[in-house]
This record gives sequence, C-alpha cells and structure tokens, in this order.
Amino acid sequence: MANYRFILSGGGTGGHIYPAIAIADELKSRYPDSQFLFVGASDRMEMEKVPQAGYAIEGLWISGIQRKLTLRNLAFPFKLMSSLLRSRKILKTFKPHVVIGTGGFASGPLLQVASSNNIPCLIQEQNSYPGITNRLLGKKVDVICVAYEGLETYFPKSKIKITGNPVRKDLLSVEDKHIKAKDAFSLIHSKYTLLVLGGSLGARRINELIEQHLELFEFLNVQVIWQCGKLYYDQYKHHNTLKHVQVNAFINNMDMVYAAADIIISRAGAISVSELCIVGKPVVFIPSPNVAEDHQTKNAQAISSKNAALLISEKDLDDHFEHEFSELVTNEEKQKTLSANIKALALVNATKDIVDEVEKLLARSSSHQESAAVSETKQTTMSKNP
Ligand SMILES: CC(=O)N[C@H]1[C@@H](OP(=O)(O)OP(=O)(O)OC[C@H]2O[C@@H](n3ccc(=O)[nH]c3=O)[C@H](O)[C@@H]2O)O[C@H](CO)[C@@H](O)[C@@H]1O
Repeated sequence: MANYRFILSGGGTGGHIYPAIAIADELKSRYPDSQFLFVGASDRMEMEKVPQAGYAIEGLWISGIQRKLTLRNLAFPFKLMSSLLRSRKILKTFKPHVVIGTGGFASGPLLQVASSNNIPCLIQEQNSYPGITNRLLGKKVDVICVAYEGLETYFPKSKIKITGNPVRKDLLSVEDKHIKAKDAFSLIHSKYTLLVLGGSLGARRINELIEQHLELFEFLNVQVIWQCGKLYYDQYKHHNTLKHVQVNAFINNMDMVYAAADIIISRAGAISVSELCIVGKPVVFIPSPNVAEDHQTKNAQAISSKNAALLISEKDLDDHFEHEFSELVTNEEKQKTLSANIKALALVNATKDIVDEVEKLLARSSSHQESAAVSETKQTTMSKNP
C-alpha cells in the first residue's frame, strides 16, 4: 500500500477549512497508510477544527492584509517573511508528495514555497470570484479545481478543472437521519424545524432578524435551531430559555442539524451553498453584502434563478422577510418544488473528482522525489570524493 505524504493548507474560515478536511478524508480512504499534515494560521479556527477532525496541524504567524489603511498592516512583511521561512522548514521536514491549497491567507506562503521547489501543487477555489491568495497562486500551481464556469478570467485556462466544491462525506446522506436527528435535539415532531446558519463565523444582520421574529416563529408553530456565531453567542444565548429556540455558537455535527431541518435560512458562502444543494431542503438565502465583489449574492443567485431557493438581500429584509417566510412555511407545494430543484443542482462527486486530480499529480511527484533523491545521493558522493 502506497505510503504518501500530503500537506493541506487553507483556513481563516470554515469555507476554506472544511473543503481541505473533505479532500483529506477521501485521500485517507484511498491511501490509508498515508501521512497528512495541515498548515493554517496560528490564531484562526483551523487550529481547533482540524484536530477535531483527527488531523495534525501547524500554525503559521500570518494574517491577511487589511483593505483599509491600518497599523496592523505594518506587521505584514515580517509575518510573511516568518511564514515563508517556516513553510520552507515544514516542506523540507515533511517532504510531501503533493500540496493542496484551499484558500485563505495561510495557504499563500506554503504553496508559494512548495511550487517554487517544484513540488506538485493543486488549489481548490470555492467561489465564482476567487480570493486574493488563490489568484496569486494560480500562475504557479499545477492544477486549479473550481466550482464555477468562467474562472479563466482569473486563472490560466489550461490548469482549470471544473469539479464542484468538496463536501464532507457525512453530509451526503442526511435523508435517512431525519427522525433520529429530531430526537437528538429533543425537537417536537409535529412542529416545523427552522435551521438558521450565519456562515462559519455567524452573521450580525441575520442574528438581529431572527431575534426580531422569534414571536412570529412561535405563532407559525416553528421551532428554531439558531447558529449565531462564536462572537455573538453571549449576546443571544439567553434565548435558550424559550421553549422553541436553541441557540448555538457553532455546530460541530452539521449532518444532524441539516437532517433535522425542514426549512433553512442561510448565508451564501460557497461551501454552505454546495452543502445545501446536497441536503435538498427549502432554503432562504440572505447573502453577506460585505464580501469581495458581492460574491455571496452571485452564489445565491445561481440557485434562486433556477427557482431552487429564495433570496432576500439584507436591504430588503425589513420589507419582505415576514411575508416571504410565512408564505413558505404554509405552502407545502412551494417547499417541495424548492427542495427538488435545489437537489438537482448538487454535485455529489466533487471530492472524488478533485482527488482524481491529486492522483494524477502523485505520478509526477513520485518521479520528482526519485530524481531529488538521486541528486541528493550524487551531492553526498561528490562531497565525500571532491
Ligand atoms: C464572511 C466571509 O468571508 N465568508 C466567506 C467564507 O464563508 P464561510 O466560512 O462562512 O464558509 P461557507 O459558507 O462556504 O462554509 C461554511 C462551512 O462551515 C461549516 N459550519 C458552519 C457553521 C457551523 O456552525 N458549523 C459548521 O460546521 C459549514 O457546514 C460549511 O462547511 O468562505 C466562503 C468560501 O470561500 C466564502 O464563499 C464566503 O463568502
């Protein structure tokens, strides 16, 4: 059995971490004897989430450049230099056969050094508008797996493979768990269950909206599982005293909450959107307006334009939310149509297709590692016999 070594790097938010975990899980199932190392940013959520998923991680001292002029940007050159040096050391020690990047600033220095050392590199871009790290790495890496068409504007066309976004395996089969999941959260079977997701960090405006409408939900016989984000938990946790509300900072068993839900309100981060297609429930998207090129609105429009989800912009919430949500809860036909249409958009083989691309790189990597070993031996022999 092949004993490969893989480095996966990406983080900052769940949208970069969970794709890396999904890819690692698929590689592990194909090559159980392989070794895995994750590389992230030392102060971000990957340092907690990756070990929870059973993988080792090293943290780099790195952060993104702030778009506004701030004092924090002054430290950036030092952080970058330190991360490049640390990346070189990690690569030298671990000797990966392939390096995989899933975006976020932590993956920049590592893939930069790996690609300049001719180690085969693949990046995965989740969005229709790529983040700055992946845009910079695009020229250097071997393969770029994407989820949307039209990315040749940002990346060399010959390197692009359209695979879809990798989604964790346990999310592929939530249908069978509906009853079990409702019981697991002590939910009442005769009531509708609304799941509220604010993206991996939580969403301020969605939290305000949910708080404003708790009475409406009770009136509509709706019970709520509300993921408000770690930053906001102290502000909203007191609503746990209400019988029909469960507030969470972060949910670790997403398969179970997706399974329990009858209707979902969600931000439109790329991985959330891919997961929601697979899960196939009626969704109301409230995209974040605060991301580059308004890419969450584009992610959500790709679904809503096919009558596969509702989309309400933050600016329209006050005028439209109450009416549209109440109509959806009381209209089973509409729920069924949205469920069937969103499910038809799911790309369930994305993780496998990405790992197929990694396998193609492994072939190149083995010969690269052999020639590196030969030249190392030659150098040792030459220095012994000058
Ligand atoms: C504000 C921001 O910059 N958001 C970006 C970030 O979103 P964000 O980090 O929110 O990422 P996504 O919505 O793409 O994915 C969230 C991931 O976290 C998981 N999850 C979420 C909540 C929770 O309680 N438990 C849990 O496990 C979800 O199941 C999913 O796997 O990365 C995405 C992918 O690059 C981008 O499209 C988003 O625009």
